[in-house]
Amino acid sequence: MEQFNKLKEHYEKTGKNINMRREFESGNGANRFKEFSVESKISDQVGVFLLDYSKNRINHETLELLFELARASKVEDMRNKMFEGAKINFTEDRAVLHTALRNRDPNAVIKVDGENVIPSVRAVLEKMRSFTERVRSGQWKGFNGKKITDVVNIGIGGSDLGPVMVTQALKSYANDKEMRAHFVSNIDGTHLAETVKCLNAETTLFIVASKTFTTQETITNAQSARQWFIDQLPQGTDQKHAIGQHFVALSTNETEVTKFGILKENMFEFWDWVGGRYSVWSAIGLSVALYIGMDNFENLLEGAYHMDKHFLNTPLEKNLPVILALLGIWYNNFFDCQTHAILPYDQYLSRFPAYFQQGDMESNGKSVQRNGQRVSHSTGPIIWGEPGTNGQHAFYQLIHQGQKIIPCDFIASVESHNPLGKHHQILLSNFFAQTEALMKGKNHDEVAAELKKEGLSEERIKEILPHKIFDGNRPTNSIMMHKLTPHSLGSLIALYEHKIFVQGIIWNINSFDQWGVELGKQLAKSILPELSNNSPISSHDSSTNGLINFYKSNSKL
Ligand SMILES: O=P(O)(O)OC[C@H]1O[C@H](O)[C@H](O)[C@@H](O)[C@@H]1O
Repeated sequence: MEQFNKLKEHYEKTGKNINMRREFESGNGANRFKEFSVESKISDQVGVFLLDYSKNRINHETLELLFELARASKVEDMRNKMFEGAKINFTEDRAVLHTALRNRDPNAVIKVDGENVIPSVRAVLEKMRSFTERVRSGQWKGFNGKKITDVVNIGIGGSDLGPVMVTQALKSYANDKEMRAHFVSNIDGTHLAETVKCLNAETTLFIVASKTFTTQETITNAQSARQWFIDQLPQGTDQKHAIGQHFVALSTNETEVTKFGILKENMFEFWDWVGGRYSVWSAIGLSVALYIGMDNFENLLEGAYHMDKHFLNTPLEKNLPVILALLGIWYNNFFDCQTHAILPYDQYLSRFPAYFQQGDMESNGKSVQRNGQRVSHSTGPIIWGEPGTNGQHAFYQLIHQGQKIIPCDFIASVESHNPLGKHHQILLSNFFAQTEALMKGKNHDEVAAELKKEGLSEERIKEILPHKIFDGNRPTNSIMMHKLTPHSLGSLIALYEHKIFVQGIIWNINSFDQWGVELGKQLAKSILPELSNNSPISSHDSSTNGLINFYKSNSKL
């Protein structure tokens, strides 16, 4: 594409030589923050989001060319198509309508195959509300009349990561004395065994969350959970009735749900146009609603809705997801950066990077263009991260002085739910200091002066000086919001979802399928029966045979 070539030229001529510190110290440096930041009021309830992207290796020309690229890639057109319900996930012949799940417009009409999906979306939300209220108030009772105090969500991938991340993020809106949320995802029996260890069957509700209801891990975990539950029942208990009180399902597959033994009325429905990694807004959010209440869950939806409106209605130059996407492309495709770190300075957001590992890597980890040809450019980055300040004491060394450029997003709130004396100011001082340090670095002369001041000998200075130099010029975005609330979290998640969308459009890939997870699943299915006895096998390559035969000859099969 012509715009890619223009950017390449700009990168070679100017871009790769941009030094941020020089830019900040130049005549126009004082304006740099103003020119390269956006303060956007998302809504009254969400408040303002500040995106400071001035600590990036960009100038005005870079941005102009990047916005040109977005326009030429028809980002706006594709965005509108997604919101309208066009089947942009063409490899699965599906619409992509997680935005319909959180649409709060009372008059909204969004059609898939000629049918307005909004009434069914709202009916499920109503069902979730009524169920949530009954469970939380104690009106819904366990098999022997006790109130539910623990919910266990059994799911994996998109049917796990969203609820895990959001319940963690909004913990301050929950009351753990009344209701606790647990999550079982791994097929490793340890996950279920360790979770149920301290649970009481009388007061535990299991939520089996699976879009397809055929996922091996989830169905096996759910079967074992049901067995555990049955084993706890006092003799003479009506099992069917007890299971009805303690097992509900979140799925698109009614046939499989009822086959499992969950009553139809205990199934919360969603639809094939909700991608797994975008499903926290659907019935998949039931564990969230049970934990923090339906009002808070709907506030999360509303927050996302307001970010959707921002994405839809704001010119590209001020559009937060678009800006984040374009900066990502700048590093991914021109600086050849392989990874991108998400670093929330907020303990509540500790699972946010893991959540967007699936959100981003399952969406944009693709090598084939929409027209079926292989891509010739790099696509989705490796996403990783941990909350600050923990990361600072672990992997920031490499971000500061390693040989790789790692673009980072720093995320923080002005106000903390738990200010505890000076904790929040200390946290924020680190948040501010890190991006400054990464941008500025510390040059030869600065290190030399420091060491001299410490009174070190010339010889010692010579020896250690090179190790203490920071090159700087390491790119970061800073995202600040007022406080982490259901509203602002909803907006923050939607911000990243739309960033991923924009990048996928520019890379011309389908961000909404996930064929890459299938091959491993297929092979595991064919290996499973081979593990049932200890006779050696030879049906695979020598490595796989060797591994399987090692297991067989050493296990008690
Ligand atoms: O919700 P389920 O149908 O059980 O799917 C759970 C997960 O499994 C699959 O392997 C996909 O890669 C994920 O996108 C999905 O979220």
